[in-house]
Amino acid sequence: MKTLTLSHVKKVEGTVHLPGSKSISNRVLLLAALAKGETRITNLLHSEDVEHMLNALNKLGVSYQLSNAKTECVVQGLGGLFAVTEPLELYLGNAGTAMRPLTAALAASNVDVTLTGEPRMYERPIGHLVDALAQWHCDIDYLGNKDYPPLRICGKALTAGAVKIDGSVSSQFLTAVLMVAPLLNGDSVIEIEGDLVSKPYIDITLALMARFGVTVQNENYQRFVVKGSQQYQAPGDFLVEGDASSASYFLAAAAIAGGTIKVTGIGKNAVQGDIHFADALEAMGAQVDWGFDYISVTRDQLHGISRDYNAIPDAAMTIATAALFAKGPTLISNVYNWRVKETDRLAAMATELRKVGAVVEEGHDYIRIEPPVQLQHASIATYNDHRMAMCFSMLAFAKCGVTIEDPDCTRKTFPQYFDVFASLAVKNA
Ligand SMILES: O=C(O)C1=C[C@@H](OP(=O)(O)O)[C@@H](O)[C@H](O)C1
Ligand SMILES: C=C(OP(=O)(O)O)C(=O)O
Repeated sequence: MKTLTLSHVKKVEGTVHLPGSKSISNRVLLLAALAKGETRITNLLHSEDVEHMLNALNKLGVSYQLSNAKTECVVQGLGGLFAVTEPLELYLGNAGTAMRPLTAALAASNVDVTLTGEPRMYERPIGHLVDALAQWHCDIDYLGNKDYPPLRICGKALTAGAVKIDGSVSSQFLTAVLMVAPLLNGDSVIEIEGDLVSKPYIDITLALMARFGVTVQNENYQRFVVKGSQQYQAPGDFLVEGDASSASYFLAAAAIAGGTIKVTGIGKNAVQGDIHFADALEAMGAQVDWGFDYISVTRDQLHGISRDYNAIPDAAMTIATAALFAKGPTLISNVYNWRVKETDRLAAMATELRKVGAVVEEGHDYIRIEPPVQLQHASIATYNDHRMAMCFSMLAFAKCGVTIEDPDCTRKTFPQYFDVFASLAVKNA
């Protein structure tokens, strides 16, 4: 297995032009495919998750043209749902942002499609979404275990109307239902059961739907009213914001090591909830500066804090390794759904943090981290989880350095991560 050893970096400095947001890239591609007209996308993320969406759209008959190292894409919209006569298999890897929204869109389309993915995708639940679509009379079969992919979808015109959806495990299920609802032949009222997790991702969904001309009535994230028989309208040019989750590693790097790092492509008005990672870093003691198109962080003494991170589950993982450099304990709470992402992230994080000497308490939905007096070198398992690899790169700021196993797993959202990370180290500091 390939490994990457990072030796001690004393200081970082520089500006990172962030690659496009994964969440926005995959949403805009799907909406552009369904819309009437041409969408010209810039700063599209070029990574494995986006490749899965692009390949799926290609097989579904959507025509698009990629350029500029696949960061620009001109999509010719279908002006409605998909229609393909022969049966198809679409392989979606471990991309939740492809699997969930495509499931809903295909259930309402004239297609016979099997959705497959990596083994881990078959352990990530999708039952809440299928149960919601069943209330619109979809035809979806589980080909493996009940409530999990792979799925066979015999798409057809769905019967719009009232639908209840469990929001307690993933917001992606609600995102999927919201995105297809306007294209059904009738109005829908979507009601949330259980506490809705990862709420800011619903804001991204609603903001993008609005860019494509569709507004949704959001009643306090409990009830959503969507008019049916609508058509998405291509917005023309569309610039993808920088990826706020990817920004977290660079902002944390500045907070931990000496120096200042500025990330560009996101700023105070960004639509992604993960920009609020910077608020958490500030609460830990870092100095944060916000502009319209940048966030910059400068080091200061960090101290541990206790917070509910339900709204920013992805960026919260970065807090777990920043905690190793803070004074006192850090508590990351209300993150049960870490357990159903690329790996069981609560278990994986606890195991690997202990390897470097931290005292860790792992609960059902929380993790508490006490930094050791002295960090120790370890070979960090990454569980085919891009964020495990990127989070543990922070150990480069400890004297002992760190070894990252399978560093290429960052390809899911950030193939060039370790090159960008290396470019920020100040030589001879
Ligand atoms: O909608 C999205 O783009 C995402 C929603 C979040 O998932 P959950 O809603 O399952 O927490 C997040 O973890 C994922 O990386 C991207
Ligand atoms: C949970 C993640 O991915 P997905 O979109 O596959 O859910 C993630 O990127 O951290």
